[in-house]
Amino acid sequence: SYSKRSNTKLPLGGRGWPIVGDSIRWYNAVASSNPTIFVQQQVTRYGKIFSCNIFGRMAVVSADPYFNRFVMHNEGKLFKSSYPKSFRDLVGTNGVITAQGGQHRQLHIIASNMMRSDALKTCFLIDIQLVLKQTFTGLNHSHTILLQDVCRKLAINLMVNQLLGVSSDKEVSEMAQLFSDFVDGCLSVPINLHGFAYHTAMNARNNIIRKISKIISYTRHGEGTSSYDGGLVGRLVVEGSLPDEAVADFIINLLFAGNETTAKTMLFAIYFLTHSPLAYNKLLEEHQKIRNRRLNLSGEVYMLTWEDYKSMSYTQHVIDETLRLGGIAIWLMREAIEDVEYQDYVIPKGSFVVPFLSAVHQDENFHEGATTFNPCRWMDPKNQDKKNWRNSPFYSPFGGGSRLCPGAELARLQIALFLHYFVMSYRWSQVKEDRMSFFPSARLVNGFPIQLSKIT
Ligand code: HEM
Repeated sequence: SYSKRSNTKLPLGGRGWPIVGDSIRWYNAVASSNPTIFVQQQVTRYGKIFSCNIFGRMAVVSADPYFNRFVMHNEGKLFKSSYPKSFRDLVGTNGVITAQGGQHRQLHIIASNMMRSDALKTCFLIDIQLVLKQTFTGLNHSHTILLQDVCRKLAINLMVNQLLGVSSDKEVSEMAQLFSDFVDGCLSVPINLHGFAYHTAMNARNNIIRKISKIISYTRHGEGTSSYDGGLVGRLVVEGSLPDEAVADFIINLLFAGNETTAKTMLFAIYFLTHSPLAYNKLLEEHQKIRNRRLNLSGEVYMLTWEDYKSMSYTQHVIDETLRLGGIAIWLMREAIEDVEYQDYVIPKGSFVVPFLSAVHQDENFHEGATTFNPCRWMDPKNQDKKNWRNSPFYSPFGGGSRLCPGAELARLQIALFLHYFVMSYRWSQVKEDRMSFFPSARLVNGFPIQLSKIT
């Protein structure tokens, strides 16, 4: 092993195989349906905080809720977020994800303000529904569809609409293609040569920046046209919270952080519901009630209100349970800024530190019947403290501390509205077996082929 606790106090761990270390075992675990397996094995052997060797780096991985919280809450002091250079080049160095220190704090506050709940009520609630309705209208329900692709397209359309305020069809599909190329590149091998996804993504990045500059200049010169209302970019410019040259990176960061996460949570929610008729029926019942009430008040073509959203309590449990079990951000990536002492460990400066959130979410000691999809657990009085995803050490799908996801409330709103319109519009049946994988990002390996039938 790496160390004996009495000598260096490094968390215990194995070196893995020569040269590649534990990278292959790590890869096999994240590519499997159960990425926590590798972690659980190491935990049994070495304890909840253990060391290993991944990607050629000394890593400290943690399935310990308190250590995870310690790492998240000491962001910028003892730890900093750590991404490969290729990724930083792609998402930009002036965005909230890669920024550090004072610059990070400023960007994080702007992002949080942009997505506060009063903004959700006034700016996002109706727009999200318009995009949902439009995307569903285009669905072909005579053939099998891949729900994974639908959710992805939906999430991209939502982003184009909300970040850029673009509304003309041509413009939306052009931007959607650029966004899609960009997101693919973020999850690919970083080879910047023609024909590789990373290269295509770099080009997409440059084109997105050009578009954003155009929107900035429209907004600046008061040339709002029918095809732009400026979206978040417009609001940033009007409020003057950021210099123009920082707006593009800011937006591209939101795009990366918010796209796959939301799309995959929507997809996984439907996946889990498909396999859990009990939960599906309860969810359906909640949405039927809301819809009936809305129909009585507003007639056939209705829009859900903030009160409707606030009444979706079971839906919120479904979202929490989906995030617990299908955790999209399964781990965080940090680096120790200095030698860090924690209990009787010392984590050497420069170590890669990985709070493995989903290992905690799937730990039987904290979540009874941890492998079962059971939204009702969130109603249990003894789980009330865990429901607090901003602070609970046992349930933190949106991270915590100064990098707590600023888009969490927006994501929850989007997912809840998606579930409403999906379950109220369609019945579906799964056409082919499928399973989760978490590499290169969370997904269902067969794309979740389903047959839809419209509810009339
Ligand atoms: C279900 C959907 C989502 C999940 C599970 C999720 C999860 C997370 C997590 C775990 C972090 C912390 C990363 C870290 O500490 O290293 C994070 C950060 C972030 N998220 Fe989300 N997110 C979601 C949706 C969104 C959406 C819709 C947006 C915006 C449109 C967004 C924007 C961000 C940004 C900008 C950060 C970086 C914050 C910072 O570093 O200060 N996220 N998200």
